[in-house]
Amino acid sequence: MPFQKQSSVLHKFKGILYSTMCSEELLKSLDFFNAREDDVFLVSYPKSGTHWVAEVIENIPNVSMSLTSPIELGDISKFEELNMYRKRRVIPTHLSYNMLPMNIKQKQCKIIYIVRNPKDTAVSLFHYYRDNPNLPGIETWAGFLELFLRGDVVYGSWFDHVLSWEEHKNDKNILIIFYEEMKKDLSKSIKKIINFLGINVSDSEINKITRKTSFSEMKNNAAKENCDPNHTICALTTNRNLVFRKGAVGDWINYFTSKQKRVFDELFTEKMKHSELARHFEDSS
Ligand SMILES: Nc1ncnc2c1ncn2[C@@H]1O[C@H](COP(=O)(O)OS(=O)(=O)O)[C@@H](OP(=O)(O)O)[C@H]1O
Repeated sequence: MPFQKQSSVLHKFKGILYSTMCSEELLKSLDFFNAREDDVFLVSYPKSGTHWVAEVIENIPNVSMSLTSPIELGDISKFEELNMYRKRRVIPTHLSYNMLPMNIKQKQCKIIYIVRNPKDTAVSLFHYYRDNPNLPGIETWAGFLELFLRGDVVYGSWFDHVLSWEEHKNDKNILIIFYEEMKKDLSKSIKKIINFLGINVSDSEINKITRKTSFSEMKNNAAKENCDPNHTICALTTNRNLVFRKGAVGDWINYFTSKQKRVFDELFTEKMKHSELARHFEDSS
């Protein structure tokens, strides 16, 4: 059923586009955010696998952690809501390093930064824009790709976002996880996450988490009518059926023309010329 798209659902703050869910008032007040030393932040550029890593953490047995709603969502009263959590908080956000509240940096909170091949990220975001009534209307893939390359999409340029985090890749409180590595060997990535969080989990439990966080399992759970409100996907999004689309590496090949690939690759080479993270995408791009 076609839906009516709203016309002005995005606004700019410090040169970056945000949806109205992430108000100017909230963005201005981020530096008053009160972090706890044991908070864990799940950070990513949109469509990079936030829900996936959140689900991994949610499935760690006997762990006293609660996934919260994203810090940049909604109005400032969300901060008060976050104060109510008693357990160790796991807080998702799509903010770039520069926009992250100072308090989180000062307290050296643990941060998991998830990165995904930018071509697949662009395709995933294209679908999200097209199907999400809370984002502006998009006519064509070609038109969207131009916006993506200019950084005229929510949370700005993929390149700037990733580079802002790459500068801190050696900080001991930051773990960088790649979507493609999760696809290749999920158990290995789960072990990395668990070690980073300082939690002991047996191999058989890791196998269980691996099974429960497969794409098909997560997609089927999200499609259920009566979604458990304590479940990751319900906590993170009201549009849960839009999140699980294909869950694949290399789907970009079905969208990019050879000219679009060349333009993309040229920009990638220029922007990422000093980036070590860029090497991780050689196999998938
Ligand atoms: N378990 C699992 N396995 C593989 N892939 C998965 C999984 N869970 C989520 N996904 C895919 O991640 C994409 C959504 O990313 P995010 O969760 O970061 O989206 S959001 O920005 O928070 O809305 C989106 O990618 P696309 O399918 O390419 O659109 C999801 O399908």
